[in-house]
Amino acid sequence: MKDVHTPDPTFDRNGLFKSGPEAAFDEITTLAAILCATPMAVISLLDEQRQWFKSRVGVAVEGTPRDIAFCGLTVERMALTIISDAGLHPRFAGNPLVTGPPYIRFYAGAPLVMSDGTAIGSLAVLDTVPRTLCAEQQQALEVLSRQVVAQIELRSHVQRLADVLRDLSHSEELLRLSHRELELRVSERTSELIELNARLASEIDRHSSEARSSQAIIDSLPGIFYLYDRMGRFLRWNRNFEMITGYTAEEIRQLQPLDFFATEQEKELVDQRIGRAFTHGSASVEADLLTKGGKRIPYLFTGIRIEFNGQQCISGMGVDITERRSAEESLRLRNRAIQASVNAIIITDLEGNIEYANPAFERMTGYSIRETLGRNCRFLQAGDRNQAGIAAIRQAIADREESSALLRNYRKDGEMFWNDVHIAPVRDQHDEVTHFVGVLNDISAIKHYEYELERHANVDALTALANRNVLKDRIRQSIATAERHREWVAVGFMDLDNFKFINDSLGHTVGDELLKQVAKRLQACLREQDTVARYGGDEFAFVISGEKDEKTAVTLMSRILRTVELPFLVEGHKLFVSCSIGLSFFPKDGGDVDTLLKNADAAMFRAKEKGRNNFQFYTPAMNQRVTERLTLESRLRQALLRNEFVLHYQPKVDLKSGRIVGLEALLRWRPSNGEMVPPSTFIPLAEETGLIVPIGEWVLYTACAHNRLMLQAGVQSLQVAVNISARQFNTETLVHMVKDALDSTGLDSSLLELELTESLVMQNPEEAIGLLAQLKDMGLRLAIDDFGTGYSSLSHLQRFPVDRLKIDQSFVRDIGADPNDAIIARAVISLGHSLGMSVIAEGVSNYEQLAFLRENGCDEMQGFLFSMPLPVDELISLLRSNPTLAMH
Ligand SMILES: Nc1nc2c(ncn2[C@@H]2O[C@H](COP(=O)(O)O[C@H]3[C@@H](O)[C@H](n4cnc5c(=O)[nH]c(N)nc54)O[C@@H]3COP(=O)(O)O)[C@@H](O)[C@H]2O)c(=O)[nH]1
Repeated sequence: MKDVHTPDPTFDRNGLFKSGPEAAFDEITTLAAILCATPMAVISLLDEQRQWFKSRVGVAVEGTPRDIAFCGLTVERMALTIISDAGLHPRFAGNPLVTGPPYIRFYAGAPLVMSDGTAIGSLAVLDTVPRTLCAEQQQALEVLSRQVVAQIELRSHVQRLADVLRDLSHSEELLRLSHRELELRVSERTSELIELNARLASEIDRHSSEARSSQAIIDSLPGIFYLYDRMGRFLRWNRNFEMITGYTAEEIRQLQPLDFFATEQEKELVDQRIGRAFTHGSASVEADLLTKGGKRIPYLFTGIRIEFNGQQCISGMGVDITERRSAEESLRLRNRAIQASVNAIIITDLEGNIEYANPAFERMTGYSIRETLGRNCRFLQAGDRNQAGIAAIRQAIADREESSALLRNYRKDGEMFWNDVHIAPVRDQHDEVTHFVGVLNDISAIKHYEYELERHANVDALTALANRNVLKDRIRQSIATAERHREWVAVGFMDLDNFKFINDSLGHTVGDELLKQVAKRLQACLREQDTVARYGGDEFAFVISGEKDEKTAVTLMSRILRTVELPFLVEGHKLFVSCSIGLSFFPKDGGDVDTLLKNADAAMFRAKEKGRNNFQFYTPAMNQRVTERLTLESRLRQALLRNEFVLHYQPKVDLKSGRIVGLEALLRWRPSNGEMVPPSTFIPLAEETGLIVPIGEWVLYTACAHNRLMLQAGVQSLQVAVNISARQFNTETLVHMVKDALDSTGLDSSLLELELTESLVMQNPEEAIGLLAQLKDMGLRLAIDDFGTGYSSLSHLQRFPVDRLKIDQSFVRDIGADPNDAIIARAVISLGHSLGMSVIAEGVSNYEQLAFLRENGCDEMQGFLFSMPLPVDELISLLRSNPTLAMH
C-alpha cells in the first residue's frame, strides 16, 4: 500500500503532500468546524489512489483510499456537496467510513478549485448524526474553501521565489571565480537582486497581508465571530460582532461574554456551556443575544477550544436564528394543530404507505400509531375494495391532484365507518410531489342520520314494516308488472278487532308491543315477494302479486287469521286478539292504487260487520256500506248536541220473590230525522271513534238523574245499573265522572251500579282491582257483565270487590238445548256464590230458561220474559203497577 505522505509526484505540483500539516490550514479547518458546528472538519486532497488530509479536526486517520472518499463526489461535481444522511445515500450507505469509524452520517464539502479550473480536493465538515447546514453555513464553507485555495496558491508563489533565490546563490558562486567578471556580473546581478528583493518584499508583503487577511475573512463571515480567553476577555471578533451588538471595539474589550445575555437563566446556561467548551473541547447553545440598545435576538452560538498565543481560548461563531425560530414556532404550531385536530390526518408516500398519523387517527380507527406507520392505507378497507371512492383516490394520486371521496373504512374492532376523506399532494422545493396528506372525517353519524331520515320516510318506526308511502309504491309497481304479464294483484287491508280496547285499558306500551308482535307474525305468514305494511294505528295492509287468480291470497289471508288468533304474551298479559281483513284485486276491483286501497278498506269493514275474525272480498255494494258508515259516524257526532239519545230501562227481577229489584239503563239513539238506530250498530262505532266517552258521561248523569226523579216521584227505590265501556275505564276520569254525576243529581251512591264486562276487567286485573276498590269505597255496587265470554282467572276474580256476576245471554239463550251452555250457566252460579257474589242471568225470554235458573239457584234475571227495556215514563207506570214475575 502506498504511503499517504507519498503522493503521485506528477500530481503534487504544489508540494502540498510533501509539506505535512500546517497551522495556516488548521486555522481554516477549525474555523469551518466552528462555523458549521460539526465535530469534524478536513482539508482533503486527492491523488489517483488516495485522499490525504492536509488538515483535520476531530478525525483520527490521516487519509483513506480514494474510492471511499466523500471528497471524490465533491471533486466530480465541482460544487458544494451536502449529504444529509450518508446511511441513506445510495453511494455511501455501505461505505466503511459510514458503517465503521469515524461513523460519518453527515458530509458537506466545498471543492478546492484552483485558478486554472482544476479541483484538487475539498474543505469538508463531517458529523456522526444526520443533519444539514443553513444557508449561512454553506456560504461560510465556500468562503473558507476559497481561502484554502488562496493559501495553496500563495505556497506556489513562495516556492517559485525560493527557486529564484537558489539561482541567485549559484550566481554569487560564479562571481567569486572571476573578479572582473564578478564586478560586471555583480553589477548585473545586483540590479537583478534588487529587483528580486523587491519581488521578495512584495511576495513577503503579500504573504503577511494574506496572514492579516484571516481578519478580513472573519469580517466577511455572515455571522458574528469571537475569540475569548479563560478570563472572558475578548481577544478577537469580527466587524459583525460590533455592528450587531452595537458596541465599539473599545467597549467590547471591557465586556465579558455573559454581558451579552439578559436573564439570569440565560447567563447560567451560557456560562455552563462555556465551561463545557473548555473541558470537552466544544459546545453550542441557543440564547438571546442582548445588544447595547437592549434588543434581544435569538442566536445559535458555537465554540471550540483552541490554543491562541499559548493560552487556551474559545473561538466561536454566532448565527442569527430568528428566522429558524419563527419557522420552528410556526412548525410547532402547525404540528400542535395537526396533533390536536379532531380530524384524523395521515401523510403517505406516493405508494400510499403511511409515514405519519395523528392522535385523532388513533381515536378514529382504534389502530395505534405504531401499528399504523409503514402500512399501506388500503388496510383501512379491510378487503372491502370494490368501492367507487377508491378508484377516485387512485386516479387523483396518479394525476398528483387533490381529491375527495367517501369510503367505507373499518376500525380495528371491525366496525365499519364512513370516511369522507380529502387528499392533497405535498410538493418539495423542486415542486416535485413527494407525499400525500389525507384528512379523514368520520361521517358515520351523519350517514346514520341520513339513513334514519330515509328510513323514516319509508319505514314504520314502531314495527319496522314498510309504511304507507312504500306500500303505495309497491302497489304501483305490482300493477305495472301485472299489466305486462296479465296477472292479478291482491291488496289486503287488515284491522285488529279489539286493539282499541287493549290499548285503552292496558296502556300504550302494551298496545305498541302488541302491534310489534302482530307485525312479526304477519311477516312470517307472507312470502318474501309479498309486502306487508303498517297503514296506521292498528291497520295493516298487504300486497300480493305475481298470481293468476285469488287462490294464493285466500290461503295467505286464512293463515293470517289463524296466526293472529293465537294468544300474545305482552308484559305478562296473555292477550287475545283477532282481525278483520278486506281484499280487493287488480284489475277487477280497481286499476289504481287509491281505488284498490279504498275497496280493500270497504271489504274490511264488511268483515267487521260480519262478526270480525274473517276476511271479505270486495264487492261494489260494499262501497255503499262504507258510505253509510261514514254518514252514520258524522250523524253520531251531532247526536249528543242534538239531544237525540234516550235511556230505556230494563227491570231486574228477584227470582225468589218475583219482584223488581233493579234496573239496567240501556242507551237508545233516535235521530231527529230518521229511524231509531240499534245500540249494536252505533255503540261499536262510538267506541271506535272515542265518542263513547262523552256519550257514556251523558248516560251516567241521565241514569242518576232519572233515578233521583223517580224517587222524588214516590217510586220505590231501585238500583240503576249503567254500562261502562273500555274507553271510560280509566281511573281518574271515571272516578271523577261518577262523583260528579252523584253530586250533581244528589243520588245516593248505593243506588248506582256499574256494569263492566269480564274481558275489560281481566285484561289488566291489577289496575282493575285498584279502580274497582276506589269505586267500591264510594259506596257503589259493581257487576261483571257478559260473564263466561272472557277468560277469567279465579285468583283475580277473588280479589275483585264485585257484588254481582251477570251470566251472558249467549249461555242463557240455549240453556235448554245446549248441555254445554247449561253447564257453564250452572258453573257461573256456583262460582259467584262461592265468591260471595249474587248472580243474575240476562236475556231470559222463556219459562224453560227461568225454570233452569231458579232450579240452579240463580238470584236474579232480566229479559223480555218479564219486560223489554222501557222508556222512563213507561217504566214508572210499570213500577207503580207493582208487577210480579209469574214463575211458571
Ligand atoms: N257502553 C254502553 N253500552 C251500552 C249502553 N247501552 C247499551 N249498551 C250495550 O249495547 C249492547 C246492545 O244493547 P241493547 O241493544 O240495548 O241490548 C240489551 C238488551 O236490550 C238486550 N236484551 C235484554 N233482554 C233480552 C232478551 O230477553 N232477549 C234478547 N235477545 N235481548 C235482550 O240485551 C242487551 C243487554 O246488554 P248487557 O246487559 O249490557 O249485556 C249491549 O252490549 C249493551 O251492553 C250504554 O249506555 N253504554
